Amino acid sequence: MAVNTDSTVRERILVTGGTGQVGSELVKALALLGDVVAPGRDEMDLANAESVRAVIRTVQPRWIVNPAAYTAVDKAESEPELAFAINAEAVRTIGEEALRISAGVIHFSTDYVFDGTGSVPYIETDAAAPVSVYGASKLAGERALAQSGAAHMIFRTSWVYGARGKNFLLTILKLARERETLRVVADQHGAPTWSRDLAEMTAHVIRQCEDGSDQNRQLEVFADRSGVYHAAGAGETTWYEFAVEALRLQKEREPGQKFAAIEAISTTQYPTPARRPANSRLDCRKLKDRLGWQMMDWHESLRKVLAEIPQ
Ligand SMILES: NC(=O)C1=CN([C@@H]2O[C@H](COP(=O)(O)OP(=O)(O)OC[C@H]3O[C@@H](n4cnc5c(N)ncnc54)[C@H](OP(=O)(O)O)[C@@H]3O)[C@@H](O)[C@H]2O)C=CC1
Ligand SMILES: Cc1cn([C@H]2C[C@H](O)[C@@H](COP(=O)(O)OP(=O)(O)O[C@H]3O[C@@H](C)C(=O)[C@@H](O)[C@H]3O)O2)c(=O)[nH]c1=O
Ligand SMILES: [Mg+2]
Repeated sequence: MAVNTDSTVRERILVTGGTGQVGSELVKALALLGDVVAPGRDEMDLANAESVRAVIRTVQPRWIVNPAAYTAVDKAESEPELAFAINAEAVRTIGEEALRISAGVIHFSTDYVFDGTGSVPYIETDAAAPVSVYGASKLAGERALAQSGAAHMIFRTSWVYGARGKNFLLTILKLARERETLRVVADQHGAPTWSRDLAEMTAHVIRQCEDGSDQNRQLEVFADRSGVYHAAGAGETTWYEFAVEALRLQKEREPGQKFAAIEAISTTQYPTPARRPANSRLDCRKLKDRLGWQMMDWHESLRKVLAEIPQ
């Protein structure tokens, strides 16, 4: 195989889960930085370690960005093996393969690694203690990646949403047109995070490592910054307040439309198979201080996201 030694050659960036909320934004945001390769589930099944290995060996990327995950929080309670295969074992394989080829890994994790006790935002070194299968599988993925020895960054985020995909905002907007009342939990505290903000943050981080460095130095810079970072929307709210604010703004956009009234309820009044943390707040100061990225306030992202949703 001919090896191109031209230093201006565009590096390959492997993005998993390109059909997902964060993945689809990453495919767009990272296209400016390199040749994005985004295999679908049919080409790279994360539940199958061999297919993950094979794709990485073929693509030989400089960066592996892994937003793919098993994200069905309630369903994971009855499918723990599959959740762990995708959220933990695949991440281990990605780490092992990245180490072999000196690729940097950017991975995403969740507020659900915490048990949600306390009422102050969690910092990266706080003890993780997941209360759901999903949270446990994501924590196992974090640990497997750290143990792999690959240069990596893990961005723990929360309550991801955007104008497309499956998320709380789109669910509420839909249900609010169909029903008279909606009941929404008001005792889980956290911050909605825009999928695009995460993608732009990722592009910023890669660009920062690439700026002015040759290829070997890039990975060194990245490796020096290896570790866990909290990356959630700025500010805080509850699911209830988020729903109320979303509908308030949507009413301004659609004055004639009737929307459901929203009733605040407690978590105990909304039984689900998986437990969810009451405190999902993530302190994002490390991201700002070490990587120079300030996440967007959720009020601002909400306005921008609503403006992108076709009426
Ligand atoms: N959504 C949220 O609220 C939050 C998400 N996170 C984390 O952020 C990251 C991005 O989440 P988000 O974008 O919302 O996730 P989505 O659920 O929107 O997307 C998940 C992606 O993973 C892919 N995927 C799932 N299983 C497999 C598999 N076996 N093989 C290949 N691909 C697979 C899906 O592909 P397909 O389209 O084929 O199903 C899809 O592209 C994840 O790591 C998640 O854990 C963290 C906090 C909050
Ligand atoms: C639709 C609906 C949800 N809820 C509650 C359930 C839950 O506590 C909360 C949010 O609902 P969701 O189904 O979006 O919750 P969930 O799927 O748990 O969202 C989580 O997804 C994973 C992937 C993460 O990593 C987390 O950060 C978080 O975003 O709102 C209501 O109270 N009323 C409603 O009508
Ligand atoms: Mg969900």
